[in-house]
Amino acid sequence: SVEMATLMENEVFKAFASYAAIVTLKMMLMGPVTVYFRFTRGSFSNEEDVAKETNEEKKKKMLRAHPDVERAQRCHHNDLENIIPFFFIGLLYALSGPKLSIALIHFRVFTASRIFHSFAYILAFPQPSRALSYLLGMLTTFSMAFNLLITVFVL
Ligand SMILES: N[C@@H](CCC(=O)N[C@@H](CS)C(=O)NCC(=O)O)C(=O)O
Repeated sequence: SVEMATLMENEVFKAFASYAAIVTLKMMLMGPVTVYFRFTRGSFSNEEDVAKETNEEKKKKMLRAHPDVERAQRCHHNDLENIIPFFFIGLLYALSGPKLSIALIHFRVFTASRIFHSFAYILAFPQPSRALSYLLGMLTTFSMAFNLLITVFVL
């Protein structure tokens, strides 16, 4: 539509769309990462997933949880807790008319911190690396929320 095309001519909105797509795809990638660990570690969670295995003893082992699979799931879960809020706050912030340079700092810092967080989680970097990347992402979203609210606050 004309409105959508006009919005996509807005530099801040284009930047938001770009970084939002990157972090959403990064989050979606945690699914395939979990599948990779399921197959390489031989750890499944449903009876039908191991139906081909005829040896009952092996079947039982394949239905046991594996720490690497659970780690990938926690990483995916943490992305949901942080990237969904970034999407909603970031969208509203982008529409509130911020300066492009300031908006870009927010989008880039958030994206970099979440990419780092995934590496820190999956590869088990020593703490506080993961905690700090989580905190930085969180602060970025809070800063966008604060800027949004001081611009558009109506109760
Ligand atoms: N739901 C999170 C809330 C706090 C949080 O997100 N902490 C960061 C930095 S320590 C984290 O990576 N938590 C690990 C996780 O969510 O599995 C938790 O249970 O830890």
